[in-house]
Amino acid sequence: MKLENMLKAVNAQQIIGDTNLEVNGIHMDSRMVKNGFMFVAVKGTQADGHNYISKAIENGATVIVCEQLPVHIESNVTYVQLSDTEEAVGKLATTFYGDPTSKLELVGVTGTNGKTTIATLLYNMFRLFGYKAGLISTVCNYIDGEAIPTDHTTPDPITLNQLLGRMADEGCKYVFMEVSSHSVVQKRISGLTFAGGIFTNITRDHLDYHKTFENYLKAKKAFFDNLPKQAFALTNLDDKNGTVMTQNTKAKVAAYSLHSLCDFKGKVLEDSFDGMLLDINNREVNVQFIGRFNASNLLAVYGAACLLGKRPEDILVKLSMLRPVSGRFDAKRSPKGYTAIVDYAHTPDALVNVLEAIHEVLRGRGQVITVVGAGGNRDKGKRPLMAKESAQRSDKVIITSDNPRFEEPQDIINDMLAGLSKDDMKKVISIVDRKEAIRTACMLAQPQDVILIAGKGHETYQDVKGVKSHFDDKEVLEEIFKGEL
Ligand SMILES: CC(=O)N[C@H]1[C@@H](OP(=O)(O)OP(=O)(O)OC[C@H]2O[C@@H](n3ccc(=O)[nH]c3=O)[C@H](O)[C@@H]2O)O[C@H](CO)[C@@H](O)[C@@H]1O[C@H](C)C(=O)N[C@@H](C)C(=O)N[C@H](CCC(=O)O)C(=O)O
Ligand SMILES: Nc1ncnc2c1ncn2[C@@H]1O[C@H](COP(=O)(O)OP(=O)(O)OP(=O)(O)O)[C@@H](O)[C@H]1O
Ligand SMILES: N[C@H](CCC[C@H](N)C(=O)O)C(=O)O
Ligand SMILES: [Mg+2]
Repeated sequence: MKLENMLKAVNAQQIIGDTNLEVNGIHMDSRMVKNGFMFVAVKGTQADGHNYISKAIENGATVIVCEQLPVHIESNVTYVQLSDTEEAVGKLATTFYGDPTSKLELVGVTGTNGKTTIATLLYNMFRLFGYKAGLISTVCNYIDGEAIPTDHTTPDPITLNQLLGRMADEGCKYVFMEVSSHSVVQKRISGLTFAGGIFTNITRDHLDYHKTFENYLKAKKAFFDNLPKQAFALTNLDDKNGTVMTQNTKAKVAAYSLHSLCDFKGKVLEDSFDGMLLDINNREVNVQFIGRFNASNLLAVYGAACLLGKRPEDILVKLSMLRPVSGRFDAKRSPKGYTAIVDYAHTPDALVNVLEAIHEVLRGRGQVITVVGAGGNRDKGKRPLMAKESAQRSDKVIITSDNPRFEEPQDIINDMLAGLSKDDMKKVISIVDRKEAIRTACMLAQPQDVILIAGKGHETYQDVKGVKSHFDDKEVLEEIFKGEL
């Protein structure tokens, strides 16, 4: 694409060099730059992209977009100076990849918990409706049926726009994506036009990054503040910040709730370990999901599908066909007769929700054994709370490792144990080795009991000191179940 056409997307303060040249690619990482590329220098949390301008030119960059011009100007390179490169990179990338969101309907989901679930269920539902669809999520990205592995919830702006560009080229009509708070602050979504935004809930998480809850809330809210007026903003009235989220948006506001009268009102009529019977806007539907929080997620899915123009009766048929997302309340019955649930709950709030959902269905007919750890190099404040909430809602707790990353596993466990009272401690043991911890839980479990294995859900690795070794909670369980036969 011609540079002069790309530059229409941004407000350049100064341009040095030729703008009538062909740009072959765009990147914000000098190491990924190839011949004829545009390199956008962005100030990050660890490094400053401006320090890599000469590296990018060595790798073939012919256009440099920056906030400060380097001292030495190369004669065969075009320099574009502007005030905010972090904001510009998304706009330039989306222009380069053919403005994909003008060709498809993009719906973003934000909130502390439930993003992957809602985005994935919408993607599955719209494929059931017969559309080509895309998904951008923590677990995996999909261009219709094609899986593209990911290591972010919301990818960097280059990867994101490249994906959206391919989705548009391959005829996807709808794309559902998770919008993490990091991606809003880092403007990874800059330049995209959303057809709708969905808010799930907000509780503490990521305070290592945002520092205060207010900043975290502002990050989520900024997503709604910036939605266009043609879009919908679907919020959860059951969250105490639900109305705050959409109070300054230009978009059409709609709401869902399990308690208050609103556009999309639901109620749990019956529940078991096989599923729930829900009432949604006075129509009954059987779903294959467990737990009130999933009833809330399904209401968001229902609401978004209505706002995208689908008929309520058709949506309910599809809703009843949907299955849980991998590693989200993934329940399996063991040969010994207990139930083991693998779930991605990795915040205090998610643990409360998932344990209460288990108790609602178990109704005291068995014990609950929880295996849980907390990630290293992430919000330390959540650790004691995760242990406390687990202990208060379980008969036994085994505290173990999640992804220790660059921390000592035992230090993380100690941070968790610090949240427990003397009484709580009586039902808690700690085992650093996660496999051993799961084995112990299975050995302790009696028929009718429920084991919750929390924190890693779909993950297929354990990250220890920067090395990701294969580890899969579900595989460990399968191996143990085989031994029980
Ligand atoms: C803290 C954080 O979010 N960091 C993200 C951020 O990186 P950064 O600002 O630290 O980048 P940096 O290392 O300071 O480098 C600055 C610039 O110099 C460039 N550079 C750097 C080195 C070099 O040799 N050449 C070069 O050009 C970099 O490409 C970058 O453009 O921008 C990068 C590109 O978008 C992200 O990949 C990176 O994610 C890191 C790896 C990360 O772990 N992020 C997590 C916390 C995250 O984003 N999580 C959220 C939410 C998860 C959830 O759902 O709960 C997510 O959306 O995944
Ligand atoms: N609506 C909800 N309210 C509270 N907890 C939920 C809700 N939906 C799911 N959970 C819990 O949170 C866990 C994570 O769910 P999910 O992966 O859908 O969230 P997410 O927002 O995508 O998380 P992440 O920020 O890690 O990407 C689930 O395993 C479940 O325990
Ligand atoms: N996207 C979240 C997931 C945490 C999952 C948990 N298994 C961990 O590694 O801490 C994060 O990066 O904080
Ligand atoms: Mg997610």
